[in-house]
Amino acid sequence: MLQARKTILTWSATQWHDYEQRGLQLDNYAVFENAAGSLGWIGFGAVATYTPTAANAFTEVAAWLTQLQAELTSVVAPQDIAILGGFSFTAKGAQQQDAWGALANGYFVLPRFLVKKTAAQTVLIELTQAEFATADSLADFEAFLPPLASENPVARALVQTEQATQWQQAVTEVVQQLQTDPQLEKVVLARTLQVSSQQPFVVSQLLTTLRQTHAAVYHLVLKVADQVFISATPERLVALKGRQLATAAVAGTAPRASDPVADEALGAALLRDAKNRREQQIVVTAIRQQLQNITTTLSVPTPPRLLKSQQVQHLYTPITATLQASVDLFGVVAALHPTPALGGQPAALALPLIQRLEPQYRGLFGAPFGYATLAGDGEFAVAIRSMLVQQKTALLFAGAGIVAASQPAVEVRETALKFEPMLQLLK
Ligand SMILES: C=C(O[C@@H]1C=C(C(=O)O)C=C[C@H]1O)C(=O)O
Repeated sequence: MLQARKTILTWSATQWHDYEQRGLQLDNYAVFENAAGSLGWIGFGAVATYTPTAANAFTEVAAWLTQLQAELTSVVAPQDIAILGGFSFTAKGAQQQDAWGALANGYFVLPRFLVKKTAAQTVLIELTQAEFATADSLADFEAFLPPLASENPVARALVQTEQATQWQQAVTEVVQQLQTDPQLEKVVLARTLQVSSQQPFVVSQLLTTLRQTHAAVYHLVLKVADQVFISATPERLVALKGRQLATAAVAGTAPRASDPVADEALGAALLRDAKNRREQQIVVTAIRQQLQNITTTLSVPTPPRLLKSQQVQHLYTPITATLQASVDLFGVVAALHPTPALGGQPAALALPLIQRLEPQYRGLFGAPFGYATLAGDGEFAVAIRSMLVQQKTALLFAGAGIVAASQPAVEVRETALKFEPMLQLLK
């Protein structure tokens, strides 16, 4: 039996900050805020959690959601109850190091207290498999949260460790393969940057900076015990409302400039650049092919436009479709992930190369991260511009699409730029 009840919230910014800080002391805390800023889900604690096995993850989580639907006995609308979490990018390669602990295969949570923020209102949904403790959800929430801890901002001495030279070597190897194997069109290769501090990172402060400095991108957070995954991705994998599906092909990268004229020139050059256009076209084609099998209408506008976030701009094609009645949200995720924006083309050749050439297992990096409601709607973003924080260490991930015409040194600079959103939070 699963019970739920709903209360409208009117919290001040200070109250929000305090509740988040207290929530982050729980073993489970999760955030999904969409790029438009029009929808937020925040999960405190857990009524239930689900850890997929790598091979069958999408159908397993879909089945778990169906089971939760069956258990629910409540007057709260199923649209107001959601699971939050992320899948893993792939299974771990045999030689890869794995920093992900309990998150390694992905992780989903049905929160004990769930906040849903929309433009219209903010509500607190209390969920329990037992009886409600008191007649008042807010009283239950107060009693559930640990007390406010003192938060001391500290001057940080950070040590950064990266293997840029080894990675450039791996890119060179991939370029050679792309030039000799006519089957292989694109491989997205990622690298890591480890940042160590003398004191533990204060996660509530990282999240405050995330929201202050990164507008127009998703804010994704998943805390499990002492591990926290954080992403400021601009990239949508899928949003589903009823049968209406939206996805996007995002690939090809140029820097931003602070001067608007210079910034526009960089964007215009990106739109004209043959190598980047090819990188992005591969993604458009693959998404179109995958969606053709599971949709009844499909709209793919041409040519691409620009998607700008704080440090970089990308080529971007928003794609909409009507989903077939027999397919659910997780069926779409399974069909699309990994797109050649994060894997490569064909995936069957690119993914083994990624597992062999990247020393660190990607875990949640580049994987689908989002929410799914008990009504079947939901959204998954592609969890790039992301890091795994654990105590005094943060592991940042950044990748770049490699095609036959790629220059390894340029890809090193591009990935350095893609570390910046998370690096900003840590400094
Ligand atoms: C892999 C990343 O980004 C992806 C790769 C891009 C590219 O190769 O140009 C652009 C956007 C993303 O789809 C990343 O940010 O780590």
